[in-house]
Amino acid sequence: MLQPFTSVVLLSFGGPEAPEEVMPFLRRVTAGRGVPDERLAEVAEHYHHFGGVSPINAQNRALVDALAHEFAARGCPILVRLANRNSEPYVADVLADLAPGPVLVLLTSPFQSYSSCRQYREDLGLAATALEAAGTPVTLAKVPPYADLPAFRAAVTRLVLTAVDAALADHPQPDAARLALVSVAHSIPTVADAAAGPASAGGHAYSRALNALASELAEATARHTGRDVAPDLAWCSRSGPPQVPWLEPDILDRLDELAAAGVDTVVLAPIGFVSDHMEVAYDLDTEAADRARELGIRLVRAATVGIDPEYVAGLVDLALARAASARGEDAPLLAGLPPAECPPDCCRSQRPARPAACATEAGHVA
Ligand SMILES: CC1=C(CCC(=O)O)c2cc3nc(cc4[nH]c(cc5[nH]c(cc1n2)c(C)c5CCC(=O)O)c(CCC(=O)O)c4C)C(CCC(=O)O)=C3C
Ligand SMILES: [Fe+2]
Repeated sequence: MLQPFTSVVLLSFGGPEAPEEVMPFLRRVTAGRGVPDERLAEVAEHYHHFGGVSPINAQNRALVDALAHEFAARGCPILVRLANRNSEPYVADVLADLAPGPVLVLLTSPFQSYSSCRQYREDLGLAATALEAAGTPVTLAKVPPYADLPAFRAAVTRLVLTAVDAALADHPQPDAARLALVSVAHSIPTVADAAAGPASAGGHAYSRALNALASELAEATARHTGRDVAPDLAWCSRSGPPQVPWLEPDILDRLDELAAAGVDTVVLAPIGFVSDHMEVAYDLDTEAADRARELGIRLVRAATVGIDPEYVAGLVDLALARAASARGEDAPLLAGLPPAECPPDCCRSQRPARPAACATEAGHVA
């Protein structure tokens, strides 16, 4: 059962679903962020390439339905709603509907960093503060970062091995294939990675978790194929001014290097993305696919976890465990994960600190 929670919110980034929504969405995402106009125009083109529609919202609506079904199938039906930071339904409106809660929040990123965790908590904090001021406070809790959730890792691994099988089956001489497995995640500024996770843990929680998963996938692929498969992690979707260092190598540069080293078959594992976003549709399936074609590389992208049943069941287990811990009961599943509430120094950004929800002490909002 999900007691004490009265609803579950899937909190995501949001995206445009019509051409006229593209620029307002991009302005909202980058407000006060110094992203150059040329970069905005370039990113707008990625969206217009797909009729102004990002796949992200439809994917999240499908996940909301899948979660609601799974909760009901476990005998604990509960209201599950989508909320977004940067497009409708906006998080402030959704929380206003669900107040006083308590509301259990599930972020659509399993990884710790400012952009993938704290920024979401800040937007929750802003909404909660406004509701408090209006005399209709809401109580919030969230599930912990879930990169180490066994069901997530198992689902990712299975989808990668499926792609590996497909790539080799497509090779004219599978035994002669020069195969590489490249895991890919969204790049972030190196200073943001240095500040990722609790400061007491030394930072770099983002790149560490992604490197660990990439290594595990390389091992699984080696076992599955009987080949040597090196751990390999590249990054995509870099933005911001060129003089600011971001995590590297970029996936396009990595493909160049692999081609030069004689690799002819690449499986891309989009491990930084839990569903198909514009980054996956454009940066990987369009740009990286074009580059691979130019280089004569056979490229197969593994599916994102999306609404994979094992993954959905894992998220439901995680929510049930979080509810048990909120009731003061044992929740063994949480033992292998970071705390659900973040310390005040978690994922600090260089921007002025904003109060963030789901924090342990100072900075506590709800
Ligand atoms: C780590 C990370 C995730 C993964 C975690 C998560 O899933 O949240 C993520 C997700 C997403 N990022 C997205 C879109 C954008 N991100 C931008 C900009 C940035 N992202 C950053 C990082 C991340 N971003 C950073 C450090 C910036 C620059 C500074 C800033 O502005 O904070 C910009 C501005 C233009 C540009 O500079 O590219 C856009 C349009 C979409 C929606 C896609 C769709 O519509 O399908 C999604 C899911
Ligand atoms: Fe982003």
